[in-house]
Amino acid sequence: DEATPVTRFQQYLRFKTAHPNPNYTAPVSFLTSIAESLGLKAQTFEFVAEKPVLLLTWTGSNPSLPSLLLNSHLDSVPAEPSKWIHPPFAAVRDQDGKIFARGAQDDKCIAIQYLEAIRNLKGRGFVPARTVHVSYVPEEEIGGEDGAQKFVASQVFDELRVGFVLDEGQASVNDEFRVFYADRSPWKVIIKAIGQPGHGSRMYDNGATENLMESVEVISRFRESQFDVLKAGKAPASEVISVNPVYLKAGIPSPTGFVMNMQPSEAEAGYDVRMPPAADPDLMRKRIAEEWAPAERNMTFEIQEKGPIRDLKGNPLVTATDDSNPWWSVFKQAIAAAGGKLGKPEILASTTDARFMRELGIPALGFSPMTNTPILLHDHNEFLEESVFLKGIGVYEHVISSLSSFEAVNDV
Ligand SMILES: CSCC[C@H](NC=O)C(=O)O
Ligand SMILES: [Zn+2]
Ligand SMILES: [Zn+2]
Repeated sequence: DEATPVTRFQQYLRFKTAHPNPNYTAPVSFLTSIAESLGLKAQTFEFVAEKPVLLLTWTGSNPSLPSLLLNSHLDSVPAEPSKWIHPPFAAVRDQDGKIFARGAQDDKCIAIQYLEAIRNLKGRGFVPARTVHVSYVPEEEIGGEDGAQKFVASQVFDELRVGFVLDEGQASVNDEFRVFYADRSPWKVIIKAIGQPGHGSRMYDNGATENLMESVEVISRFRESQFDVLKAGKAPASEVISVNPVYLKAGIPSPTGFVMNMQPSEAEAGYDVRMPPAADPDLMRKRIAEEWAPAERNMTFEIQEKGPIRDLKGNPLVTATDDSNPWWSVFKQAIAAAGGKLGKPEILASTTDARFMRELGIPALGFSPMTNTPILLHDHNEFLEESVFLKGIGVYEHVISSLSSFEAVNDV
């Protein structure tokens, strides 16, 4: 059987790239061999051992122009096979043309679409003016510290002189493509209580679990206040501060569960907090210290702020989506030329590697060309319809040819 864009997509989907043990070697060699067959230069870097970054290069006719970078990540979140209708790494194509796999939307589709678009452009004899780079990075799903963050900090990256980045976006449930100009910043917030231990029958103040529960209530009220803004339709989900409890830890373990007649001396809770670019981080830190984990209630806290929240000039990590950004105008026109409708630019509710490029002041948009598709990233039964996948290739042909050939931007 002859390989096609869809069979190459399926092959790529079959690599077991799920955390906590993603296989990076096999997909990197697979992509490298496709790249070489297309005449692209392929280089692999290990900024961290065994966490390769694959960089493909299509040299432009005027390589002095700032380059275009098309990024995607190699890794995937885990999947629970028993809860899927098809095995998550089999890439089964059903009778309707739906291709089921962990990573089908997030984000192995774009990884292959970039290459298929380049294949088609090359087939038509198109030559880009600026150099086009395609990067495949590890570790995005766990925060990118050993992936994009190291890549972007490297001399290799500096020498690419990247002018503009496209990275992953999210599926659209209607016929408008979605585009993202910022991400929310992820904070992991851990609050801990200590308190008087004692017999389970005694009523006293300041027990650890009691202290923690009071904070849990305070946090829930803040969560409600943010959720109410959404529910009232006053802001989209990605523009409020999200707060979600992700674990609770308390109690004294026993062989049959927990000791029931002892009040523990320690208790803790973990929260996933996402900060939109307009939120004030100092205010949030103060709220956590004074209201969520007050020392008077024997509470301590830990905030792990993951990744940058401001660029090198101190500005929020936001890419302009107006005429001040020539890349934006060209991108927008390319979508129209591809026959697509573009929705209002959005902030992404979650987090991608684009923030590391934005930190350097490089404009970066999140874009995955999937319309009329349910949002299934990180969900069971993640799939992408073959027709949507194929249409996306055509969209990228327009996007890559336009962004790589306009010459208005010539200094980085
Ligand atoms: C702590 S950074 C984690 C990055 C991750 N990215 C995709 O889901 C996310 O949770 O948004
Ligand atoms: Zn992703
Ligand atoms: Zn993801």
